[in-house]
Amino acid sequence: MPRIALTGGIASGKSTVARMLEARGVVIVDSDVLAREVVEPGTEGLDAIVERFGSSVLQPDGSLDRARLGSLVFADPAARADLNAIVHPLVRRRAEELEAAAPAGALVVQVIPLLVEAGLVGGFDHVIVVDVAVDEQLRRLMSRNGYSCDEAMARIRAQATREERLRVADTVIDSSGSLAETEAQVQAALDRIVASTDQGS
Ligand SMILES: CC(C)(COP(=O)(O)OP(=O)(O)OC[C@H]1O[C@@H](n2cnc3c(N)ncnc32)[C@H](O)[C@@H]1O)[C@@H](O)C(=O)NCCC(=O)NCCS
Ligand SMILES: Nc1ncnc2c1ncn2[C@@H]1O[C@H](COP(=O)(O)OP(=O)(O)OP(=O)(O)O)[C@@H](O)[C@H]1O
Repeated sequence: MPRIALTGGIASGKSTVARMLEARGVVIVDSDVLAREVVEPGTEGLDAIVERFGSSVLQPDGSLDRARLGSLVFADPAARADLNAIVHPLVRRRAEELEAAAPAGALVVQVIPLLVEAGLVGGFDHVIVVDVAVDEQLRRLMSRNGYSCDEAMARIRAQATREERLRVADTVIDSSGSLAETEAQVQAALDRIVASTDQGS
């Protein structure tokens, strides 16, 4: 089976596309979900974060205060690099375990928001990029997450550019239209990938 990664900028529609793929029988391994699991209370991940950032990044119940840590790391590249160095190896390890545990013959897609930034492109046979213009990312972040324009831009700037992602894409899904239009592109992409897999086997 080809190793497939799905990436895209923040609020580009990665989770939406992943859900559409899942509904068509694809096994999804989502790094954003794993990045939450590896910092749950009692994990080595959360211990390392508290050691680096202090207990002010915890909520009263001992879980991670994501909004507080987010406002710290998206305002400070060095802090973000430290957080990435703690979380990314834990996420990669878990993602590889889950991919290896998928049923034989299943098509697995790994959702990796920071595929380009982390230099992981070479590990995959096929890269799907969910693409949207920066002004639409901004609109979604401000309306969906309630971020100010500055907060939204800080998150967009913490990532690779749209062009850098498009450069590594084997398949591009344009998520600027309706959900039905995105769904049609997802079906077409899956058909193409399955057809090329069948030819290769
Ligand atoms: C900073 C944190 C606590 C903020 O949590 P929050 O709930 O607000 O955001 P969430 O985790 O849902 O991420 C939403 C999106 O933000 C972007 N993002 C998250 N972390 C980063 C990062 N370190 N650099 C650039 N973009 C990032 C991604 O597009 C991601 O899809 C959290 O994002 C985090 O732990 N980040 C470090 C781990 C990471 O890199 N995760 C993303 C890929 S595995
Ligand atoms: N055509 C479309 N395709 C995908 N998402 C769309 C589309 N139109 C609007 N959206 C909206 O864009 C928003 C972002 O989608 P989603 O949460 O899937 O993005 P994401 O890339 O997973 O976000 P994050 O980077 O924050 O994890 C959602 O509110 C979604 O409904």
